[in-house]
Amino acid sequence: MTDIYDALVIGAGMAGVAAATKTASKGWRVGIVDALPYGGTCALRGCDPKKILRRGAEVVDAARLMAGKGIDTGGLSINWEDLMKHKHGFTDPVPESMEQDLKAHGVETLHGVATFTGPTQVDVGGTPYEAAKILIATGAVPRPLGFPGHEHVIDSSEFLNLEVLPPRIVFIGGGFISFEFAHIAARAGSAPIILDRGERPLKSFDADLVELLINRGSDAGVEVRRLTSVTAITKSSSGYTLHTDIPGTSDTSGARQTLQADLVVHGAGRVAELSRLNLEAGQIDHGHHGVKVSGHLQSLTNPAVYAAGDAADTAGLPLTPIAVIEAKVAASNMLKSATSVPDYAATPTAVFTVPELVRVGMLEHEANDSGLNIDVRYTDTSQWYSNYRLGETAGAAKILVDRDTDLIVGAHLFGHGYAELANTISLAMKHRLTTRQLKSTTAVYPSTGSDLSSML
Ligand SMILES: Cc1cc2nc3c(=O)[nH]c(=O)nc-3n(C[C@H](O)[C@H](O)[C@H](O)COP(=O)(O)OP(=O)(O)OC[C@H]3O[C@@H](n4cnc5c(N)ncnc54)[C@H](O)[C@@H]3O)c2cc1C
Ligand SMILES: NC(=O)c1ccc[n+]([C@@H]2O[C@H](COP(=O)([O-])OP(=O)(O)OC[C@H]3O[C@@H](n4cnc5c(N)ncnc54)[C@H](O)[C@@H]3O)[C@@H](O)[C@H]2O)c1
Repeated sequence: MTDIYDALVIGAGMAGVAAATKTASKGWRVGIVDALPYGGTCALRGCDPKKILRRGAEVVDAARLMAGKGIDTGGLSINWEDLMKHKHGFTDPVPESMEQDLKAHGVETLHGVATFTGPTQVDVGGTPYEAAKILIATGAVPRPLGFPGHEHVIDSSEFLNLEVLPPRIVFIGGGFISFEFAHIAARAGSAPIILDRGERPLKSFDADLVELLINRGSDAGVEVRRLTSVTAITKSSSGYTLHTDIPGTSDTSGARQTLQADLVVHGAGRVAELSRLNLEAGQIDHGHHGVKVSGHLQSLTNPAVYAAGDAADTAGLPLTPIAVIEAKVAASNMLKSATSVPDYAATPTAVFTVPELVRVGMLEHEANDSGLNIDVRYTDTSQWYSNYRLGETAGAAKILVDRDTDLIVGAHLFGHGYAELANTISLAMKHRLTTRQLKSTTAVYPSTGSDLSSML
């Protein structure tokens, strides 16, 4: 007999769990299904384990900055095996505790691959289910790489489970994943190289601050090669050979180069994971960026279906807080047959390198193109007390202020602890606090927060 739900949620990551809990708390009969152990990307294969490994890198980097300043770094190193155990101490209990929590909220938990068999019908491992509303929250997977030898490339999940970190690691793509992982690997004793096909890695971040990050990373052992596309990977007796193309310019002809690696890691972008859903049977329109939805997250072609998080084609970035916001809005709209839309304003985002690179709001060129009268407040913070104290010699802030309203429209920060500053700036932007109001707020001194006033 077919089980009938008020709502069936496909995917037990941040989006799916948030939506299932919310709809069940309103008395709906809710089922949730995942093909993998519960927890999704962020908790098991992304943000959280990544930042635990990054802690090892932070400690090593912090000690090295203090070498000759009272800290003896002789013998300092990361024990990768122990750091991994520390990570597993967090990740291993997640699936069980998450599933128990869902059950405690009255959600029925299912396991297996979900496949649509009709507009409101879903099959899980041969068992048919029917639901009045279905939320697709299936996340994203690494973008397929088309070149010969792509099967030798490991993905971010595999990197976060490596038992041994080899010396020569090449990252394909100059985005979030490659930079974060390369910064960890360098402090753990490897020699990482990031290859990006474009001229400018981390394109969605401030170009000036990205250059500072690349220079700081270089001092720590992270090499970045631009305009370099991988055309093939072959296995060799001592690891892998990467064949790359470097395009010519008006002055130079193109070049082909090879480089050797013990490990090649995918950091070339992610795409919505819709491959196993059989969306055609559900009459659900979709594209490369995910399930096509209206502003209120309802499928454009099947009114019973909603989508949220990395699997949804929305204006929201593929980030955890966005997945959660979208899931809550989708759940609320399903519950009330409403059409509220997610508020993406002033979403802060950080690349967790050491130190981190942060963005809130518009880039400088976007602010200029928008026709606003922008005051660009750039500060080199490298010599500030807060950096001196750490032995750090890199840091900067670029804050874009609308001269007419005194409101911040964009903020770009590179430095230790600046992700927390971005939270304050995001709050100010969302609630329309002027820089004058922000400067009149008293911060603990000395603290990273007390730097904000001077940055403004
Ligand atoms: C290495 C890495 C680091 C990251 N770091 C950060 C960070 O620091 N900060 C940040 O904000 N974001 C970060 N992100 C992005 C963040 O993890 C995602 O935006 C977020 O996890 C998306 O959540 P979601 O619920 O949409 O999808 P997911 O968490 O991916 O959950 C989707 C679930 O659906 C399941 N599924 C898929 N298809 C099916 C099917 N047909 N049937 C059943 N189940 C299915 C999957 O098994 C998965 O468990 C990172 C991502 C990666 C890869
Ligand atoms: N701290 C965080 O919030 C965080 C961390 C990791 C991942 N994420 C999320 O996961 C998503 C995916 O991360 P990502 O780092 O894989 O992608 P990304 O979109 O950040 O960067 C991909 C990069 O790879 C380059 N590229 C693509 N194909 C290439 C090729 N064949 N050869 C060389 N370069 C190539 C692109 O030009 C781009 O610079 C991010 O967009 C982000 O939303 C977030």
